[in-house]
Amino acid sequence: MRKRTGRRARKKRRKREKGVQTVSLAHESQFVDLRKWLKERGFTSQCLIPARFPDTGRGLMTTQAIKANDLIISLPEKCLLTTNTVLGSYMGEYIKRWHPPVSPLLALCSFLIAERHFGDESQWKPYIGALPKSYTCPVYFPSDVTELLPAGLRRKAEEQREQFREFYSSSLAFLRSLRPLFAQPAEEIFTQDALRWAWCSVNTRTVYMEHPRRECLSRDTDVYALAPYLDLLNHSPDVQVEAGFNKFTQCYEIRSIQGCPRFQQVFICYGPHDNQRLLLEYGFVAPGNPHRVAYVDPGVLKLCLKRDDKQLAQKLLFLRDNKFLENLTFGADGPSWRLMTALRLLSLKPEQYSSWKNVLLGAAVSHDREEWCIEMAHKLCRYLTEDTTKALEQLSRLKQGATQAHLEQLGVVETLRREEQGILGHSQQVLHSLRQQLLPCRRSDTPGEEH
Ligand SMILES: C[S@@+](CC[C@H](N)C(=O)[O-])C[C@H]1O[C@@H](n2cnc3c(N)ncnc32)[C@H](O)[C@@H]1O
Repeated sequence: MRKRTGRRARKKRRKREKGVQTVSLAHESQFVDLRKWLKERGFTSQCLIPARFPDTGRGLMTTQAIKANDLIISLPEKCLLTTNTVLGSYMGEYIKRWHPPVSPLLALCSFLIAERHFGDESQWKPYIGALPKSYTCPVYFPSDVTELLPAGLRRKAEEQREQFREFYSSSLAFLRSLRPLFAQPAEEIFTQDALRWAWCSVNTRTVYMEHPRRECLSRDTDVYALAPYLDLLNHSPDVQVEAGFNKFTQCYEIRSIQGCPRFQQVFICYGPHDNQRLLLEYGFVAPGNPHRVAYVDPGVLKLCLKRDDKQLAQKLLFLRDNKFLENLTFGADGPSWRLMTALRLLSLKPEQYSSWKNVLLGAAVSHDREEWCIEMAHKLCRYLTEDTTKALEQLSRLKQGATQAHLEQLGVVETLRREEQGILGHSQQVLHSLRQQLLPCRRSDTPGEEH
């Protein structure tokens, strides 16, 4: 095809490209204020600037090349917001007096909400002002978005909502005890929405930092630190960093293992998480994630199995007791070893049943059982593909007339479903070639046999 080179075409192309460019946010007042505030607390960063990236949204870009083993960022303790900060503040006395003791999580959430409420009067205003106003974690999803999630994740999302509801109702009495600190009724400040925002701020942005146990706080582990500016670093599964609080420098430090070229986004790694976990815990999905998988939920497995196997219930029980009903997946290489092993056990005929232990250890059964497993994996893959297609169709219907917040939530679910569609498509091809490899043997030595 001939390339269009006219003035209008060039202008159009530039406009199109502009939409997908990295934009520096360093001049925006929220970041100017944040950097000034951090400087007063001993932190300066010459080379990391906030920017909006076309693929990941807000993050940090380096203006100088970072070499392997260089420090990416070193944030003085004074800049960190931890339970020490809260206990040393106007809220400390209320926490120390309260019984049963408040959890470290609730202490941090209450402080964030109070500081947000104080607005211009807050010492933490520049930090609070730079926090997201809302999140795309499932606890924010309305039911029509939750319903579009794959079965297992939908259940976990519902559990997360329940866990949050429980957190809110069990926190109400303490939150109301903070009434003397405000001119307004505490109920109007510590609303369910405010707690959800604070809960997601802590869950998606804190770095790991151990604190000694204190009598005035509950026994829940206290490993949180909110780290202004540093918490603008996005996740990439492909990078390696060393992170932790350095007792000698009294700074929270992140060191790059591989380095990062100039004018690129600097990433850290939140952990070797698959996309469902990233969505559940952080509200995003990483396209091309090497840990991406599509899960086979036990409910889907049961649905696809034939009911005429009299030992099915017993086999499912064995699988459950040996923890083989969890983490059954299709991944970048096709069906996982665990999935195929579970299917091998399910494929056993009554006379082969005594070998179930060896099967769970990885032993092959017989040629015709292997064929049965591949057919069953195919069936599961087709079922999940259809489920994904239906969800994507429903998703595009919901997108029409959706609000901005709704669109963002749908966008995250769409990325997850599209990634899983890719995995399942590839798995179908892998299964097809496995089936082809078995065919010549089948013709020569195994008569066709149904379960
Ligand atoms: C520690 S914050 C990182 C900074 C964040 N992007 C911001 O604007 O404040 C973690 C959140 O950033 C987003 N995030 C992190 N890595 C991402 C990525 N690779 N792609 C898209 N969003 C990402 C998610 O919303 C996640 O909950």
